[in-house]
Amino acid sequence: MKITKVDLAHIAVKPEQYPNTFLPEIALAGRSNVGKSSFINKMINRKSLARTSGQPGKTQTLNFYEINEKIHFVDVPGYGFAKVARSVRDQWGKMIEQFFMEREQLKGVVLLIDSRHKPSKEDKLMYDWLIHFEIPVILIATKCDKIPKSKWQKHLNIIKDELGKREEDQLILFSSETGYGRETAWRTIQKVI
Ligand SMILES: Nc1nc2c(ncn2[C@@H]2O[C@H](COP(=O)(O)OP(=O)(O)OP(=O)(O)O)[C@@H](O)[C@H]2O)c(=O)[nH]1
Ligand SMILES: [Mg+2]
Repeated sequence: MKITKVDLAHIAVKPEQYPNTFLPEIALAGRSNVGKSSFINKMINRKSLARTSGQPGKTQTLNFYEINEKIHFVDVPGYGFAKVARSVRDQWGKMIEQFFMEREQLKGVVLLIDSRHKPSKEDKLMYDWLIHFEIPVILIATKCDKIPKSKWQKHLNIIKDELGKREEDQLILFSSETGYGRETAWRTIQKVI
């Protein structure tokens, strides 16, 4: 995928602030710190347009990135980060749920799982929730640069088994460091939109 133009086009916390366009949208989901913002940066070939951080809880709003005037990537806050006050987490949860459930332009969700670890309870809940609401899901196993290649298949199998992955859902190994998986991820996203 050749990237010719990207913009942080909109920031929203409620529906009135969603962009008023018909561009297809792909949202990110996953634990705090799993690499959602880094995934966007790698996909659009920009080092740091989406703000990233070693500290969980960096992304706090719905951030719409417009790519080639064709598609929006929507970055969202992560879940599972205990240091954010409960009330704030609840607000983020509501904001994301509302967007995922009500947004017509939303064509699919990229659910990121850390390739080094077993999916958490929350990862499983998120996966099941997306299936329940019939939202197409693409699974990305992030940070694969941190495990030796000889163990990749084993880690993928663990993720598959733990999630109870459906045959039709893609599971793609990815690294925002090396760009591994980028083309496969783009191909899969283009199929979904
Ligand atoms: N080695 C390696 N590090 C990564 C990769 N992806 C992300 N990171 C690092 O992981 C940390 C978190 O990345 P972010 O992209 O900010 O994570 P996030 O999911 O957006 O986090 P929140 O916004 O807090 O929900 C940063 O220090 C990144 O540099 C990867 O593929 N490989
Ligand atoms: Mg982020």
